[in-house]
Amino acid sequence: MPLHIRLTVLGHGDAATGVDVEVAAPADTPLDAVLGSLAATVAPGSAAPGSVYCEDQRLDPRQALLGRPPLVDGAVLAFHRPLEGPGREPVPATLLVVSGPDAGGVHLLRGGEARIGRSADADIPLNDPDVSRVHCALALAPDGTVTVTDLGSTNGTLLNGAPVRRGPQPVRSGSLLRLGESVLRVVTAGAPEQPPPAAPAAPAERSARRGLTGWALGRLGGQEADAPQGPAAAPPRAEPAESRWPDPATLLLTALDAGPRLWERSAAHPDAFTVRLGTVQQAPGVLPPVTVALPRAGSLGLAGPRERITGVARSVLAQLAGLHPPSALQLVALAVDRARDWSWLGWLPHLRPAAGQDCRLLLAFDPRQAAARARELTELLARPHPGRRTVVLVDGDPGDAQARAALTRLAAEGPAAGIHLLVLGETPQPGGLPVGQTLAAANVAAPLLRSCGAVAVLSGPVATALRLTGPAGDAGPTAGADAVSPAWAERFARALAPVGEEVAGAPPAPAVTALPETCRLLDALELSRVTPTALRERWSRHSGLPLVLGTGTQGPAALDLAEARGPLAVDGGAGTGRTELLCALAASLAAAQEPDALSLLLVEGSGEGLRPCAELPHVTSYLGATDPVRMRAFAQALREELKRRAALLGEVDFTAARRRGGRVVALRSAAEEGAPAAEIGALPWLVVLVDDYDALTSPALGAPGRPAAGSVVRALETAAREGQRLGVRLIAAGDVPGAEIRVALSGRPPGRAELRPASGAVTAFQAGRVTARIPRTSTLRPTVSRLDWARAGDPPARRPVRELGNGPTDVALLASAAARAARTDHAGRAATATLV
Ligand SMILES: Nc1ncnc2c1ncn2[C@@H]1O[C@H](COP(=O)(O)OP(=O)(O)OP(=O)(O)O)[C@@H](O)[C@H]1O
Repeated sequence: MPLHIRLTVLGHGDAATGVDVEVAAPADTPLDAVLGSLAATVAPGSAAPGSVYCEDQRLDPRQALLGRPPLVDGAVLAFHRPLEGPGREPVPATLLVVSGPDAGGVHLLRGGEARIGRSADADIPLNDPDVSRVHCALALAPDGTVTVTDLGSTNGTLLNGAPVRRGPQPVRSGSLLRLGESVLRVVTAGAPEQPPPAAPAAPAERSARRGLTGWALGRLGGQEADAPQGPAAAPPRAEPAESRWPDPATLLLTALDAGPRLWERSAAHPDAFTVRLGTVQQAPGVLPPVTVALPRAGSLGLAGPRERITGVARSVLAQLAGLHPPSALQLVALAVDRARDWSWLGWLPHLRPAAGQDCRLLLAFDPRQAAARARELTELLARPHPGRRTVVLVDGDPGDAQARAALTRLAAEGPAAGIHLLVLGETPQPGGLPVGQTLAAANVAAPLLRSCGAVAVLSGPVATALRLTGPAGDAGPTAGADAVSPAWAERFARALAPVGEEVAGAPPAPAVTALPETCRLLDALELSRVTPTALRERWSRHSGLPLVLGTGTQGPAALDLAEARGPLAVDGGAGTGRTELLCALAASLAAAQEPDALSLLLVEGSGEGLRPCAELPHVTSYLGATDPVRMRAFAQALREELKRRAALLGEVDFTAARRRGGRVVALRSAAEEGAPAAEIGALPWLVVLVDDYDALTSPALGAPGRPAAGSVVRALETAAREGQRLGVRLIAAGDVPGAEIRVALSGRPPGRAELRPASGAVTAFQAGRVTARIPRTSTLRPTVSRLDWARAGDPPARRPVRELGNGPTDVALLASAAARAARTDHAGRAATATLV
């Protein structure tokens, strides 16, 4: 399968205007192969650059492979000169902004004095309205001691609750500094109770902000907010309540280092889906967090001026994404015309459509996308994902009446199905309103707030004070809200973009990707070049009946038909791809077992759709629905075959016997431990494929096979009922009785389907094709395209697949290779008897 990675390329000239691109290429393509296209995409007409860097590391384009570190999803490439990196030396001290309106900053102190203040000229700028332009200074002495001095600030500086005077005061590791509404924690590497910084790190100097963050600030048009730096020091040891809900700075470090806390919360975790909104300044040195448990609250609202509520929403979404794996959390954003504020979410793996949604990312920045997301969420109400919750950001009106109605329904019924809304209620004033008035104004702007079990209201003179209201909110004192900047969010989300679930200790799973628009079955089978040798190798490997149906979001969609306890039914309307899927299933089975070990019977209810598979050497009978005499003979032969099997096997279950007894020979004594094996004859698996069953049960008036269709149906019913134990399986398009596994084709695009086993999770997949003549090279050429975040919620671009009018189909290639493989395999062995 080709690999898709998203990169940001900083080209010539102004490094602040990077271009996000998507590269599709076969795995392990060297950067060299796409460098020219990358340059031309960033600046039309320009050639491949002489030197290329990934952040501060120079790359050799012939050696650096796409998809391998550092060229992973979310990486930033710079042409001609490196981006300034964090440096490699250990850092003596770190300053973490752990709470407040501009939280999340991680500043690495290397020595000398660092001035903190609201001014853009401060060494550590803090976007907090209650902080003075130049507020206080931290000094790091050569012996590692840290001191703080207040520089005449209006609101003063508190060190562990006590006012800091003008003269320098020593700061012990772990101390909390309070400036305005911001709380900062100082961590020194030398302090015995602190773990050493994990390095590499950057100095807290203005020049350091020319790195990714400086660039990110420029492109986001954000204020000169606090600049997160990293990867960096280990987080400080905190109070239990604080560490239970990590502060934004600790969260950023966790994401940058893929630390042990990353994705620590599955659905069963006691703190799953509980988010921290801010902290209460209580006793000196203690910061009790204010939290909301989404499962209890249902939905969460944020009310207040836009700048403040978007900052808190970023912090809430980052916590959810940092602590919960994509297998436990799906994120969706409905923010019409607000791509600029929320496109950073697109880097998070939690927004990839893992349940077959027809879009590139679960984002909605226009009314059409909002309508599509609302439809998908409404469908989820009826069929919730077991063990996975969905959090939906709702920012503004969706711009579509049906989407509006769907959101109202989701607010009421969603929580019971694991769907929680995060509703932004924007008030017009920049602040200064009391809690009640802020809430009233927000309710007018966002009526959905009324359905939220908890609403965090940001009020006070500069709207940094947070109060929880609503039945499920932890009623408590006014807290300082935790908000993070757009640059912080961008850095955080990029750090998670390439992370696979196994990093966090979960069972290994390939990265979740969107479903492709088409899938070549032979690629999904890893038989891109189908040769007799490759087939013989596969045949020797398999014992059951492994079926590969196509490509899912996490690799091939597959099941073992040997394990199935009833027929497999393929449902879908005309033209959805049922016949093609049956052909793919026949091909998939033929690739799994040699003809001696598996017989396929193809039965047409109407038409001749299965004919391309008749060439497979496994096919012992191909029955059209036009000749009553042949149809009756077939029904009779199938019934007799069932009887023969029952007589041969006696009490023995075919499945168990075959597992013990090799490829084609069943053993009477299979169930008896240690008993001598008794050979009872050649008995291959028998799989009957029917297209379609409904046309046989109610044949069209005047259909030539009509008089005999009933006898075929009765024989098939017997096979479905009694064949199970006898090594007989039935696969049919249509409503076959007793179906245990269902495949539902939606047909949008053709071959798009869901696998629905009787028990277990539903898997969305794109069915594999075998009868088309697809130029195989078309999937192998690397392509580079500009990423337009506003369009990320659209269905993936469907390039019409050019089908060549000549040349063999994949099923023909497979049939020819299988025939040659069987012939070679057979030298010296008796030919198999034709069963039916
Ligand atoms: N897996 C697939 N990938 C891409 N295209 C497909 C796929 N399956 C089917 N198609 C396209 O859809 C068309 C209809 O497919 P198919 O004949 O299998 O549908 P059907 O459900 O059997 O419909 P009908 O019963 O009307 O024949 C095919 O001609 C093919 O172009």
